[in-house]
Amino acid sequence: MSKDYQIIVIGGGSGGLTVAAGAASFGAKVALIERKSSLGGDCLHYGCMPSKALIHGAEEIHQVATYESLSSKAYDSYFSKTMARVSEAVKDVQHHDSKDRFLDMGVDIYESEARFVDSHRIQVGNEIISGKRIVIATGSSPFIPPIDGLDSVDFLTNESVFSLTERPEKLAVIGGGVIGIELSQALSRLGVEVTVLEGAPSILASEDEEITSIAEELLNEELTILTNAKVKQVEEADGKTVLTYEQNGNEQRLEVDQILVATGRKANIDRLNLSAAGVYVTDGKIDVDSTMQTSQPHIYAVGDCNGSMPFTHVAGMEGKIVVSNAVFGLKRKASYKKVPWVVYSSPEIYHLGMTEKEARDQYGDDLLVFKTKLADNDRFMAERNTAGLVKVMTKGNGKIVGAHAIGPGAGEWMQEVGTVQALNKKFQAISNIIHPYPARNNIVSQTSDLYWREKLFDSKLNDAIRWYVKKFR
Ligand SMILES: NC(=O)c1ccc[n+]([C@@H]2O[C@H](COP(=O)([O-])OP(=O)(O)OC[C@H]3O[C@@H](n4cnc5c(N)ncnc54)[C@H](O)[C@@H]3O)[C@@H](O)[C@H]2O)c1
Repeated sequence: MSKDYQIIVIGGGSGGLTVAAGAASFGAKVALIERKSSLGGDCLHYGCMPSKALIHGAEEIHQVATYESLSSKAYDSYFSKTMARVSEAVKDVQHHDSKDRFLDMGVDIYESEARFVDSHRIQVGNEIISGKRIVIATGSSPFIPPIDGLDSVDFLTNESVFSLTERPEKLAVIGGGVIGIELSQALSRLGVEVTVLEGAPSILASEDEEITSIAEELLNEELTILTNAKVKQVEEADGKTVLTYEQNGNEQRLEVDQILVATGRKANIDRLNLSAAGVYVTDGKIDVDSTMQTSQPHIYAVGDCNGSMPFTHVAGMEGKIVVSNAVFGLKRKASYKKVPWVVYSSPEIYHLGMTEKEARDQYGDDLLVFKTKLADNDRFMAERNTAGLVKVMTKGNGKIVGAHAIGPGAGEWMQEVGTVQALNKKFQAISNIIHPYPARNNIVSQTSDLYWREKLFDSKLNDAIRWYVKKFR
């Protein structure tokens, strides 16, 4: 006899936990299946949390190193202390996602690999459980590219890098995307000599080009970044790892102590037996519509396994939508237009909506672009942090279509633009909000003032104001 549930959630990461907690809070009978011994998924164990702990620790060492040069012995010690702090941070945050918390909510937890028997029944260990609705939230793992020899050397990924206890002297990072760049900079600040090999013409390919070029210039001061560098082969020789890569038609070699592979993600769906459930997959990701329904109306998929946007905050947003749809039978839809993200490099990069290129292609002459350099803002001048830029793009009427920034803490203060957009307000509204001086978000208000200036310069409003001033002078 199979045990029956109203909702079965497969995967105890950010998306799955949002669904399990939400559904249980409304009194649904919920089963949560997780193959690992602890909940929390990639974000807690190998992603957002350890990387932020590492980045913060590395930033502190970097500050010290700007005042006095550090010996390699000092770096060894800072490296192992920072790594110990990273694992303490993960343990602390883990309390939020503890099994006890979910058991207290009334959720049944199965510590096992899930495998569909048919569209309602799932094998977990020796048991079969059945669900009226099923939510797949199995996340993603590092995609390992088919590079000759890579499978015969020991390499790191985001799943193993946080377990390092000793400082490698030289590290090659394959991939200059978000993971590659965040980790490269942090490790370099902890005394590792890092070379990033990126196959594309630039790093951080999803970012606005102007922002990327500022980032590349700044990061080049701390790392060696090789673009158009395609890694062809990896081998071990005399205890070292040797990479052969091709750059601009030339074959080159690089000898390092270790390699970190950060070349994208692949959805964790191989072992689910999705075909038995009649769930369709395209390009290795589960097909969903905007209500998160798969090809089977009672089966939903949230988070990285559906290939929408690989962010914890997106998995959370999709999870909440699934609670409404699976528990209450609603048809709420996900929208990705207003999803911001941040690259936690130093300085941080904020991204909302279209890049300038995308916006120009879509809106042509109706596009307005407002920019303020950090060098033109008092606070950043005072802090001697003037390398950076804020860029906000609107349609002629002020409707925000994209916002990008690079600067210290940009991930926090730029979200003001995201909030205004989410509230369906126009960019010029920010000018009317009083900002405490000299908070860093004054630069957002300063950029919003440009909208009014632009309108004054080229509109009848300007003539009207001149007429008024003349009359009452
Ligand atoms: N701060 C954040 O929000 C955050 C942090 C980490 C990860 N993530 C998400 O996780 C996902 C995965 O990140 P990622 O950095 O692994 O992937 P990515 O797709 O962002 O970057 C991978 C990079 O590797 C390059 N590459 C692939 N094969 C190569 C090869 N053989 N040689 C050289 N370069 C090669 C690609 O050109 C690409 O630039 C991203 O989509 C990202 O959005 C987000």
